[in-house]
Amino acid sequence: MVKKYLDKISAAAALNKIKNKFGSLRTKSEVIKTADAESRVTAQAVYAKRSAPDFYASAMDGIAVKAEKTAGASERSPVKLKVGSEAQAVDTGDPIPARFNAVIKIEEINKADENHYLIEKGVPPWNHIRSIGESVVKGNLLITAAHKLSDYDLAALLEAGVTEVEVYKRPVVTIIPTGDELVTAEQDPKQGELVEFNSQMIKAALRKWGAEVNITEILADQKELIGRNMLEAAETSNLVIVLSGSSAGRGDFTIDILKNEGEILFHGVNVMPGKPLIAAAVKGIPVFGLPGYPLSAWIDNQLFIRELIYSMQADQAPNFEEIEAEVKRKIPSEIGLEEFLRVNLISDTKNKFTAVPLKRGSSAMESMLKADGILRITANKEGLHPGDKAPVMLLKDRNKIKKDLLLIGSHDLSLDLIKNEIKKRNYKFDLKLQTVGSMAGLTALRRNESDLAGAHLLDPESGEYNISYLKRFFKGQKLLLVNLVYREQGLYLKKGNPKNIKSIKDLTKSNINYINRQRGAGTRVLFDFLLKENNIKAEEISGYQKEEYTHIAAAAAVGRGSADAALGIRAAAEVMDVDFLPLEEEKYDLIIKENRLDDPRINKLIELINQAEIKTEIEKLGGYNCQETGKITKLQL
Ligand SMILES: Nc1nc2c(c(=O)[nH]1)N[C@H]1C(S)=C(S)[C@@H](COP(=O)(O)OP(=O)(O)OC[C@H]3O[C@@H](n4cnc5c(N)ncnc54)[C@H](O)[C@@H]3O)O[C@H]1N2
Ligand code: MOO
Repeated sequence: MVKKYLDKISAAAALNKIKNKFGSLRTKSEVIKTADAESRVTAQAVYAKRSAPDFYASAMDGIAVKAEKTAGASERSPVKLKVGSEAQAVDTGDPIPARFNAVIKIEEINKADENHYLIEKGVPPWNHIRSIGESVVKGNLLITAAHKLSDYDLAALLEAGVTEVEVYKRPVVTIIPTGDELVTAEQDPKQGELVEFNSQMIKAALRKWGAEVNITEILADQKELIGRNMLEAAETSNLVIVLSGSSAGRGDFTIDILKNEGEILFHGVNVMPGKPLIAAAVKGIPVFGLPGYPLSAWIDNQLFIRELIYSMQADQAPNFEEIEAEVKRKIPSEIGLEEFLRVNLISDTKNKFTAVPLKRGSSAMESMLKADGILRITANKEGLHPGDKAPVMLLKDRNKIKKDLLLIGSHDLSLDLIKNEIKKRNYKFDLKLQTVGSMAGLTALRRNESDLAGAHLLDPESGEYNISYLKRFFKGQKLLLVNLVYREQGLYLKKGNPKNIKSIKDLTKSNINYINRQRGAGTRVLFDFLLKENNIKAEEISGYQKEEYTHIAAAAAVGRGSADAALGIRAAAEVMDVDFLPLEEEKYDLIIKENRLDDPRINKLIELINQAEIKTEIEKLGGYNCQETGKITKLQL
């Protein structure tokens, strides 16, 4: 019989179990200075201890008078008031002497002489006088219990004489990172070691939600050691998180420990990433076992721990900001699993959002950095089809997302440089990059998933770049082709070229391992062209089937010795410090639909790449020629 991996329950059921068990837990209260209480939650109602102001105060700079004395005053027959007995200079906030009951602004009075003011307009009683308790009134309920204190709450409390408040303590959370393979970020990971960073990610989130967080040392995968630390943490914390080892592998002890020491609420949820979550109660304290993969841990923390951190402080977690977005391609998903996919978003002129999926995988951090949101595919769906809509949890401001430009296409280092310049210059938009290869870029542009594409596709027949592909992809349409760069393509070789590779032909030698680029990448197309030109068959190249997705990754593979050669641009060879054997100069273009020419962001981008300063910076990367950078060709296909 096949061993069942996990006994998973739905996200909603999991959240219910957590709420039922721990929803009424509160931290103890403490009395702290009001001045330090911003964003803390009150444990008791707060009443004003004094009124403010507690005297009649002038609301303006001017003179205090008795209103009745000014009755009937006009320009023609001004009233004359004697300084001292009938009028007295006051500034804003000054107490009003008891004999007066109104203030006249300084700009509304004249002086008749040293001892007299001239009043040309009568004022009613209490004119420009702040009454007693105008701001806060002694004895009034200012703030209820279970209220999160804002900046102006603090101001009102201090004004009302409340210098200390009773608030819920911040929940203390202890995070226990575990794993034999883990080292701290400051250490240099050796072969087989990985950097431990989940604890810091989870800590940062918990602190934002109001918790105080301790992280223990990284513990080895030893049952007794982890068990002891977990029990100790349960004594001193309001919540404990054991990092990784939540699954059911050989070194995964969390479940056994929690079974022995407490009560398991569930092990496994129908969400991906995040399946192997454990929730348990140890001595009445919630203990979670989070999965090791960072994005799994991130999702579980957001979905299942966040609300608890808020409720422990008698507070409510704010709603996630969600929008609905359309997808324009098929996205497979396993039925019975609620899937969370990182996506970029673009919005059209009608403000409708399109979601474009980024790389999947629970440990792909860079795709998280690029994401605008997390698309949710509910458990009852076997994926999405073009035209389907799905909810997207936003990671950025909705209005910001609407302004950004999304480029999908081939990777080039000059794009990173341009993206960075746009940010540094504080333009009103960001340039978002999805580097998936030239062909995938054209497909995305055709589906209206992007604002522009980037491609360097050689037509082996004509020797021309991009045009013949565009004719195929965009027949009958009008496009703009904007040259980005010409760049050198060549072979990445180990430093010193120990295998003495001098040409494409040398790649067929039996001791040479090549690493290719993914299907649809312009560099792959160029490689196939070079093979054909040299009468070499793909089967003759050992490693032809192995793929990397970017120039940098290909150069890195050669650098660390997992391949002897790879084709790519010179700039990446310089970044990864490998040798470079130049073979070709190729053209990299940006492709934009013609109707976007009046889009100010597109214009700004073209204007930017036309600047001499930018061209110089690009050429400094090595292997670039910017002679035609920014040149626009209009195409009717
Ligand atoms: N036979 C099966 N194996 C696995 C399945 C499955 O369905 N069948 N599911 C996979 C899924 S999904 C997940 S998620 C992981 C969760 O496993 P663990 O919680 O036991 O985590 P580890 O195996 O210890 O680590 C996974 C991975 O993450 C790295 N890691 C761990 N802790 C940290 C940390 N604190 N900071 C950064 N990175 C961390 C760790 O080094 C591993 O590379 O199980 C799959 N297995
Ligand atoms: O559940 Mo795992 O968390 O899919 O990556």
